[in-house]
Amino acid sequence: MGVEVTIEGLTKSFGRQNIWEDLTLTLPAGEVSVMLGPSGTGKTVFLKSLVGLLKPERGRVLVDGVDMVNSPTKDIFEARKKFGLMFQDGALFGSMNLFDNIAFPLREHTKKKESEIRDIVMERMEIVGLLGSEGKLPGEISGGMRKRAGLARALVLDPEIILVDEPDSGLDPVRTSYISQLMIDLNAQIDATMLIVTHNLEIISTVPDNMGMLYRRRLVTFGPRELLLTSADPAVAQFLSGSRAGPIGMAEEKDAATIAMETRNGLSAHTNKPRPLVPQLDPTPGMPPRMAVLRRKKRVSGMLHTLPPAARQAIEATLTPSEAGYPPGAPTQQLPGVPAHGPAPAAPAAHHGHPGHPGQGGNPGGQWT
Ligand SMILES: Nc1ncnc2c1ncn2[C@@H]1O[C@H](COP(=O)(O)OP(=O)(O)OP(=O)(O)O)[C@@H](O)[C@H]1O
Repeated sequence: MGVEVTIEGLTKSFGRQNIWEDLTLTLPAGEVSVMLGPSGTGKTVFLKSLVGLLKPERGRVLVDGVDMVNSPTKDIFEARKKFGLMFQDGALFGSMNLFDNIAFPLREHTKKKESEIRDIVMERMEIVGLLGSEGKLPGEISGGMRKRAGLARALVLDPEIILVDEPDSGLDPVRTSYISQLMIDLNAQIDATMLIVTHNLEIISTVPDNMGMLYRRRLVTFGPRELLLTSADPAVAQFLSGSRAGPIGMAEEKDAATIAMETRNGLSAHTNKPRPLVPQLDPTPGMPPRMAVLRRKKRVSGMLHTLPPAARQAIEATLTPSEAGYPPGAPTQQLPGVPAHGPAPAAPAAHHGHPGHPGQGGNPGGQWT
């Protein structure tokens, strides 16, 4: 099973440009998480920081006891072997055929015999549906095939954590559906911890167990998928409805005068309604069941009372009363400073990073939205 990844107080700048600060969240072991955010909010920088390819100035990323930010280089290098990375374009070597591209990490990092390498490569190519294309060059195949080849290469070292950067970029809606299904099937087969960066609304609504969003150099929130999918936060609601109305502008956040003018012209963020929740994808028939689903049910049922009513109801609808641990509709726990029918409470600071706790965003306002 995959390992959990605990991120504490992570802050990254390039020179005077602060990309994000104080990111605190935990990727639950073996579950699929998605990180959203408008273009340029530093999602790729975040992925690279998790694996130690970029060095944040502050904070920690803990993977099996190794801090991927502050540990000695040799420890980071060793821990990096737990990760499989799939970058946007597959990052394949143009002069190597797919077999050699996918075999590359095995030849580079292990002493396996060629016969063993062949078995592993062919098995991973089968998982991503590329059997028969071993001899093709990256330039001879479609963008979707290149992505799947990049994914196969990310899988050859049996990663416990898989980071995937925009698996849908450049793909048509049909191929995106296949990629969505592939992510779920992959999780069912290898039970790895997965983090996907995407803007794609289909992937967002059908794939992840958990979701977070980066915006204005902060983590708006991170928690069960239902928390974001039902969120009334203006930036989250705008992003998930793909609307022009709201605080997110073309190149940057809008100022108050622009929002007021848009509202006068009928472009109001109040029209951004949460999209109807659709069921999460199941593994393809014949695949093993996804153990993450069972683990997550247990985890989220323990945090239901801390969630806003809409998120809680959406989760309850997927649980039996005994799984929920109390009758549906029981009152949300009221904590100091939180209105009875308002947003559910933020995480106590002491719980930073606990996988069973929803309070893993920067959530500077101190409330779930
Ligand atoms: N090595 C680097 N040196 C300097 N600035 C960088 C570097 N890498 C990224 N940046 C800057 O960090 C910011 C965030 O980039 P990043 O690619 O992480 O955004 P993103 O959220 O993944 O965007 P998109 O959704 O468009 O892919 C950008 O302004 C980018 O120019």
